[in-house]
Amino acid sequence: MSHDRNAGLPLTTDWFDRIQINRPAAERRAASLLARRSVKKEHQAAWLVNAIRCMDLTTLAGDDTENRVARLCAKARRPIADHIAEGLGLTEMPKTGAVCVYPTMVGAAKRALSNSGIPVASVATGFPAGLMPLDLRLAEIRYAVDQGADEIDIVITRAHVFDGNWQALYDEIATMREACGDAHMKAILATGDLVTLSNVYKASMVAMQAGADFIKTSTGKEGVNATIPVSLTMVRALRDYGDRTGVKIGFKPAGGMKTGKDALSWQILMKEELGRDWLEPDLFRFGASSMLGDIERQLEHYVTGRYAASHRHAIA
Ligand SMILES: O=C[C@H](O)COP(=O)(O)O
Repeated sequence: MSHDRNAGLPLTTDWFDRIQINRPAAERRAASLLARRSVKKEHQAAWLVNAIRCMDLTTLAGDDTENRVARLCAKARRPIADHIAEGLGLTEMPKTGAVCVYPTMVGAAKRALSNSGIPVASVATGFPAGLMPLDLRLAEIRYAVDQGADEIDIVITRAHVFDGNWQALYDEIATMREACGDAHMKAILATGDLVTLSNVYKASMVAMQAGADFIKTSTGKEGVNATIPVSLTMVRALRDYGDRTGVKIGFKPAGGMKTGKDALSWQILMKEELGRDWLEPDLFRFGASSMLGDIERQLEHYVTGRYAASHRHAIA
């Protein structure tokens, strides 16, 4: 990631404690945003390629192995078949934004991605629930960084949000940020657990004040993962933080996004709400384990006029 880190600032609750977000209004705004702004057909392929550049290609499963991670990394280096890249007239093969894995897989990912320029992101802090003693969560961050992780995706203690204990949430995230050292930190809010959009806004603001470089919706393991209304709420918090501080924070929707259509919807949201800077991998990432397959399918269709059998795009 090229832009400056977020240094954070002291906890400032009056930036958010009177905020009320109305869910029906957020849902209406989300729907109208997507209805009005369809992407022109001739531009769709370029937007889909851009989604690949902004993707944290992810595997976070109990049956992950070093072999699976190595295969995923090969896909990150060469996300689409040569004939598709050629058919699109690309002068070079696009790469994914990062590969995202569990801490014990960071070493394997680093080896498989050597000399590729693709960063390795590791989840940490007792992902996905985060219900471990703080010293163990911090030790997990240090382990992942020591293994070579370039980016750390932390999870927050949801109970601090339910209790409105913003100081505890701030302290936890600020300590995690310190443990990350030079690794960029993404703060996963697990929005599907947070009940209200007002909580989502407040937790977003606390995470940014505590020094998160990115705010991220979900682990992929909650009952509800990335949605457009939740993303809109987080992106508004991010914009408000930028207006007050001049600092640009990244956004990562994650979990449950599977299609090229999802890839377009979220990019429309970013462009309309924040502008083109948030269509670059230093400020925008998709967290997705299975979206690349459909994107490759759509691009193949764009190039050849037909869909390949789905087994040809089996990985990711
Ligand atoms: O951060 C990434 C998510 O865990 C991926 O979720 P997904 O498997 O639903 O795409």
